[in-house]
Amino acid sequence: MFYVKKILLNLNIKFSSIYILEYGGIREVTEEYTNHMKRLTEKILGWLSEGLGLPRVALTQSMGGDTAEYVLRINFYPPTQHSELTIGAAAHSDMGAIALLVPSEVPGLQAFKDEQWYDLNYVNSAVVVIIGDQLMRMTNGRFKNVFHRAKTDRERLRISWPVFVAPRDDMSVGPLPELTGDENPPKFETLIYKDYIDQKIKGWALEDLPVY
Ligand SMILES: O=C(O)CCC(=O)C(=O)O
Ligand SMILES: [Fe+2]
Repeated sequence: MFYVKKILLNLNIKFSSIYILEYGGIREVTEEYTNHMKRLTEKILGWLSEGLGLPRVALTQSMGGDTAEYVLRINFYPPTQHSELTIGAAAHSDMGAIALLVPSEVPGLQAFKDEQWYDLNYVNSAVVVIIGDQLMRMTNGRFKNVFHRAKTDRERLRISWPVFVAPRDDMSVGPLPELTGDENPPKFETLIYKDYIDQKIKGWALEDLPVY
């Protein structure tokens, strides 16, 4: 377990420092970017809550309100000659609740639906919204997590900037009582978020360890 976490940490540090060296000013840019993403996340969670017939603040609050964690990851995919054989980010669903991603103009992100992979087209100024495991668990499956992966490009460097929103590690997360009942029993166990992460990582075989 520790070993896996260490690999993930090292990769993030390595890629982030390349970015800092190349572009500088990372703190200001990151803070501003994350602030915008936080506002947008709360708006989107508000719309999703209303779509479920819940008060606008329901999903944000179920994630701990202002204690929810926002993590910006910078994925750095160097060009690879044999891009068809090189996986950038292996197929996975995100562990947290929701992720917002400003897509790179270098294509590569794919989503799995109806037993096949679809390329996500780049749309200038669009934001990709990825439903993660916790939003699926909280809504008792009304919103589904999405399996996705990223390919590398043959010639161009690809960088992506997802912001992940997740409950605090010690929060209990499970189907909201408002969304369950006799007709609709809970489909997921309520778990402390950290225990959920540990369980999920333990289930990964080393050979299909996601590269992120
Ligand atoms: O690079 C991308 O487009 C997706 C990255 C991703 O799925 C992730 O970091 O969880
Ligand atoms: Fe992801």
